[in-house]
Amino acid sequence: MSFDVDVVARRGEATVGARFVADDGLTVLVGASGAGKTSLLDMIAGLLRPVCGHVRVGGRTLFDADSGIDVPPEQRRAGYVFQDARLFPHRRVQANLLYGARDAARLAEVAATLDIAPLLRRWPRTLSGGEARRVAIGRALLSEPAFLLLDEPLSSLDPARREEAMRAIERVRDARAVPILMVTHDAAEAERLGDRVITIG
Ligand SMILES: Nc1ncnc2c1ncn2[C@@H]1O[C@H](COP(=O)(O)OP(=O)(O)OP(=O)(O)O)[C@@H](O)[C@H]1O
Repeated sequence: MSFDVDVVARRGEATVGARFVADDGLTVLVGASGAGKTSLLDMIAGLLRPVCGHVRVGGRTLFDADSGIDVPPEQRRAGYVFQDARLFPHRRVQANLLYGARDAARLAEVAATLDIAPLLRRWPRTLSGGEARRVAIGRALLSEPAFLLLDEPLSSLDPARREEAMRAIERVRDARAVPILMVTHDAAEAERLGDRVITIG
């Protein structure tokens, strides 16, 4: 089982949470705006502490309220791609990709998979939204994560960029190297990319 999650957290006035198990491949998470999708990714990454429950990924317990386990975020090895790409503006694309990389020798391979090889010398501010997202996914992959969390990686892209980004995610998915949890609002995207769809809220 790749993801085994059963969590609840409080966010201001709201209580958010989810319970699901998911196998390898790409699991899509859908739910209304405010349902708690980002909060759920934050709990899996270790950025938001659940009030109860557990988080297990690939058989490893990352959080368990009953036994007091709470692995710190940097030891969870999540490749988290946030809604905004959050590249370092003062580093070129290549330096962004290599930030936190565990195996720099994989740079060319990852850049080819995501079709970003021509962008390596560019500054983040010169990238389109789709290019920046692909670089953010590449940076996450080069950190050799145990799992990938993608928060709406395709939102607000025009159709051409969306198609490019979708193909890049398909290639990562089909390589089967890491389980992926991806949030989307788009039913067609969920259908095309997801091995399964989980609805929360
Ligand atoms: N820092 C915060 N303080 C208080 N409430 C918060 C905070 N962050 C989120 N919330 C609330 O928690 C709930 C879940 O938010 P979250 O961002 O996880 O939802 P979401 O499903 O990802 O939404 P969207 O699809 O709009 O991105 C919402 O009701 C939101 O208003």
